[in-house]
Amino acid sequence: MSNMKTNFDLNQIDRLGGSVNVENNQQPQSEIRNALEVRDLNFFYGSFQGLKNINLNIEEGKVTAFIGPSGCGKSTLLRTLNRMYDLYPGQRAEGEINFYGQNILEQGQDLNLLRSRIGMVFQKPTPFPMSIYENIAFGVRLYEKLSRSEMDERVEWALNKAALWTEAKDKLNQSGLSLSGGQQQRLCIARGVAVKPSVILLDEPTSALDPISTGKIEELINELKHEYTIAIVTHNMQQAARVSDYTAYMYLGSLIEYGKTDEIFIKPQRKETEDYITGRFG
Ligand SMILES: Nc1ncnc2c1ncn2[C@@H]1O[C@H](COP(=O)(O)OP(=O)(O)OP(=O)(O)O)[C@@H](O)[C@H]1O
Repeated sequence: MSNMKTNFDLNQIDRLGGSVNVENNQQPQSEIRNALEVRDLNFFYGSFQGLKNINLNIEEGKVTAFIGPSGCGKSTLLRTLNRMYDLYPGQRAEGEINFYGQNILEQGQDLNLLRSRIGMVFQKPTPFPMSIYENIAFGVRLYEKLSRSEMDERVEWALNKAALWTEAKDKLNQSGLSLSGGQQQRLCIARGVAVKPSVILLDEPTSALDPISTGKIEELINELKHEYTIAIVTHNMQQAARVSDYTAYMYLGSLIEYGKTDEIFIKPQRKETEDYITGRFG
């Protein structure tokens, strides 16, 4: 334990193409690069084991979907990826989650900084009870000192990234809560993007939304993946097939099958996956 490397500089890990300090990375630069590498991950809610020996890589600049029946551990896995679980007593993870080669499960991390590098958007839109502008500026101020005009630019940039600028530009001072559910979710995505993370975790981001808002968020995911690495939990298999490059099928806390989305949906290797995909199970 005492020789473990701690307090690595998360600030050094930028967006796509900006990874540094990858001395452990065995892959040649021209090949696939992983933003996250999960190794022998076990997770416990008290004495209940929610994740069992998970191993998977999350490729940089791609969308990875976690699917599986209710209670299989999809959200638990997502919440380990930026240590969101640390907010709750009695929950613990064992193993390694390497973020560009740095194990984020080690002691001594700056968890606020980690969560700014690996942002998260929840199932229910959760705007802060403040203006649309402040919803975005608030998080940015925690990490950067920007002038008013720079902040104005950042807010516009983030709202543009989340495809919300046109709808929000004339009411930046209105409460974020005055937006529709779909707009609120895009505001939450804008808020996440505004601090320029490397990875965005989406936990069933459209389950509370109507089909039109869902379509907009799916388009947005397709846009954002050019600049960010995305992991998404979804109940909706069609959605996983539409938006993701890789799919992980989970069951009872285990990763049953993981691969390219086309292969998982067209030619799964495991019978359990096939049964789930074809609706014979779950
Ligand atoms: N706070 C908690 N305390 C104890 N057990 C929990 C807690 N949260 C989740 N679990 C258990 O961990 C397992 C995995 O839950 P998780 O929420 O990750 O599943 P999921 O696949 O995301 O499910 P769903 O699709 O229903 O959201 C379940 O058995 C669940 O009951």
